[in-house]
Amino acid sequence: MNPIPPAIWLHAATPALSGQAARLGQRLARAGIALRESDKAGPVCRMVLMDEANPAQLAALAAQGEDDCVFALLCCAKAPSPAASWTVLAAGAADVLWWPDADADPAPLLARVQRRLAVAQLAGSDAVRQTLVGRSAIWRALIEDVVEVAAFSASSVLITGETGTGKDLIAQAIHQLSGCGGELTVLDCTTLSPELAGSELFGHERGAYTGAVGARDGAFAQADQGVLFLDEIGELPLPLQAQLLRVVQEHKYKRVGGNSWQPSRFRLICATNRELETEVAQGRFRADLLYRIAGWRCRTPPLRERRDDILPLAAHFLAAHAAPHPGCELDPAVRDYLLTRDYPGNVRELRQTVARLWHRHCGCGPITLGAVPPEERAPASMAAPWPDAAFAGAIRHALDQGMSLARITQASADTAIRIVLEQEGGSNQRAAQRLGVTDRALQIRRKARPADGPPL
Ligand SMILES: Nc1ncnc2c1ncn2[C@@H]1O[C@H](COP(=O)(O)OP(=O)(O)OP(=O)(O)O)[C@@H](O)[C@H]1O
Repeated sequence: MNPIPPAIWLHAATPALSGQAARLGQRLARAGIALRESDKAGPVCRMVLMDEANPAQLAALAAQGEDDCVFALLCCAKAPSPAASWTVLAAGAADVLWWPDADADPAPLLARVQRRLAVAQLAGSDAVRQTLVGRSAIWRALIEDVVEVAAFSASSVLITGETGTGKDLIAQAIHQLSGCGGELTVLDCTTLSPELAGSELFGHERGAYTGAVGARDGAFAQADQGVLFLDEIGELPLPLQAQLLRVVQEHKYKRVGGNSWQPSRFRLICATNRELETEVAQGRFRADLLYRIAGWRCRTPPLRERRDDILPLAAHFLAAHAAPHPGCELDPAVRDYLLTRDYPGNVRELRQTVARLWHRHCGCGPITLGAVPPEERAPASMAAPWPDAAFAGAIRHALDQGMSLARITQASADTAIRIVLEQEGGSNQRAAQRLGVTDRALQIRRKARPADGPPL
């Protein structure tokens, strides 16, 4: 990796803090770190000096934008309370540091900046962007997390998510980014039969059972010095789960029919589309195994939570088909069709949809609506019209009550926000994605509610 160029942008949340910001700038310069003169070019770490978590200073923090990493430096004599730190974090800070003295040693700050910029550089590299396609905020946040855990830790990783959301791709990326030099060994737990599972996992000695004419390595031996990916771990029968406990924790195992412990230095990645907590509660998955495999967890979002990625993904899949005909495009009506249809099979379904369009398309020029197979045309065209009679009735009722247009507009937006937040389990990020606004815009809107209004 290339050395990370200094890329720090300092901002004082209030004019009273500009002196402190200048002193910190000088301190950073003495440590060999030049500040960015412009905050526009390339990834940058923003540092916002604040002295209070009040709405004006939180807004100054939020205004730094959402594409870069923002550190909040709380320049106050007394350490901020945990509640204040959480509030600042919720306003969009990547971290909150107490910074009582502008002349303090900037080493802790610089370590964080170096890490964030290294992560941003890797996440923005061609290798990552061309494999893990997506530009939505929720996808970019996931990729940054994946890069950080893959390249800067040796933790086991549990990837959960619906079918076709990219769990397999993420596992491959973690292997590549981990730089371990060893192989990626993939074992699909749905294919393990109870009779042969021991041998598949641990290998066997010669003569261990009828038919074992020679000794054989299993997955844990093959994954030594590399990465072991246990796909569909939620399908593993309980007796096999028990057999994994020791090897996952102590990194040593016995071959079937063998007596000696064999070491294996592997990094473990597991994936499942099951909710493992529910499986544990229902007695189908061992809690002790769950805690061992979930050193770090990530969730690949379904395509409906990242609709901004539909067209970039479609272009990516089309480019793979249309390589001999570069520049092949989708007609606007086809783009609209792709944007409005449902994808229960997620990205895999989108990929197959694009393949079908490509196969039905002929000649030069853009792919047009005729390429949509007849049996797939209904969903977009049959979408219920909106606004409908029920909506008009609700508006009529509000007008009858003497509500102003401003009040009706605000109530409609607040209702939409409340419903989406409820559906998304309170996740601001996912709600913002569905509403088509930025995370920060939604946070600010939620905070700006009058004290006497219902909470959002
Ligand atoms: N972000 C992405 N960029 C490019 N291709 C993607 C992306 N996400 C998924 N895909 C493609 O979608 C298909 C399904 O992805 P993948 O096999 O990784 O999903 P999965 O979550 O492991 O599915 P399952 O649970 O069914 O095994 C693959 O062809 C993969 O290349």
